[in-house]
Amino acid sequence: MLRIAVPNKGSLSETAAQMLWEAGYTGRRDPRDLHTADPRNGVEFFYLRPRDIATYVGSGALDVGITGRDLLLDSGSDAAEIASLGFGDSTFRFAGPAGDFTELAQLDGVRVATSYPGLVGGFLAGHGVTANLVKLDGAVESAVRLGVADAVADVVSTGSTLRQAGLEIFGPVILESEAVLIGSGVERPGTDTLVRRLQGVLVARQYVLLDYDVPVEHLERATAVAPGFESPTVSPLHDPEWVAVRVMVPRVDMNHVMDELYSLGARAILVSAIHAARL
Ligand SMILES: Nc1ncnc2c1ncn2[C@@H]1O[C@H](COP(=O)(O)OP(=O)(O)OP(=O)(O)O)[C@@H](O)[C@H]1O
Ligand SMILES: O=P(O)(O)OC[C@H]1O[C@H](OP(=O)(O)OP(=O)(O)O)[C@H](O)[C@@H]1O
Ligand SMILES: [Mg+2]
Repeated sequence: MLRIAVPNKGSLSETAAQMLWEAGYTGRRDPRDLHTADPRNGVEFFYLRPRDIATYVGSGALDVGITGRDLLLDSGSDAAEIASLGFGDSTFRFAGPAGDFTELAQLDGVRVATSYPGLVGGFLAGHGVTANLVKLDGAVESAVRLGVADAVADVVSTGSTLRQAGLEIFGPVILESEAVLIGSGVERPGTDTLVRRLQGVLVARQYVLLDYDVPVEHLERATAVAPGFESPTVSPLHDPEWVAVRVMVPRVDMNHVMDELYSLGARAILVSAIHAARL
């Protein structure tokens, strides 16, 4: 059985569980369960702290896992990214009291609070800066106000936590992070199926199916507007001057594409949701 690590708590846990469920796996029923088997799909789930998942996978104790790219890099584990999962996006940034810092070099000899010392230490070393890292478990934005650090390095999503603490972002982006599927490097049977299923969920979330009828003379221009994944499906209609076209379109572009197709002469433009996919 493929042994899969899943976040038990925190920002990534709910979406990770939802994605696995949409991919056809049976997850835990009780949110306090630490382990559950899904023999029908040949997998076992282990519910762990997202920060620890790279350690379990990197050591080979578990085969694959879902965690954040920032947590993977911070861990220094041998685990590697297999696929990105399209959620849990965040940016890792330096911040300090408004006006105090403008560039990275100013962190030399300064106290920087973070919960990600591996990630931040590696980044600073790569840029030739020697700061004194203050390791905290969370809520690092309070460290400056409370006097234990001069600056912080932390996850930024909306930026509202920083603003509330009177801090401003400065310096280069440390990392663009998102939820990722990681593996130990040794590919285990069943990993391919898991990856394809998760990618199917992403496609179903990110794309819609678009059907429309268009006069043959405008077909080339219409398929240029929405070229689809590989090539649009074109079917004859009873009227030989018209054809029916089916194509996948990114959900975010859907209305824009419908407007353009309509103005090209396409009619009966219909959008339907994709419930599952294997591409
Ligand atoms: N506000 C946020 N928005 C998006 N992603 C976030 C946010 N906070 C943390 N993450 C991502 O979630 C992962 C950290 O999850 P984790 O569960 O360890 O921390 P958490 O969500 O802060 O939970 P807690 O601090 O309660 O333990 C990282 O990959 C991080 O980039
Ligand atoms: O940019 P924002 O949208 O404000 O989000 C970023 C904040 O969210 C996370 O904190 P969390 O609530 O997980 O608390 P923690 O710092 O104790 O982990 C993260 O550590 C930042 O503090
Ligand atoms: Mg947190």
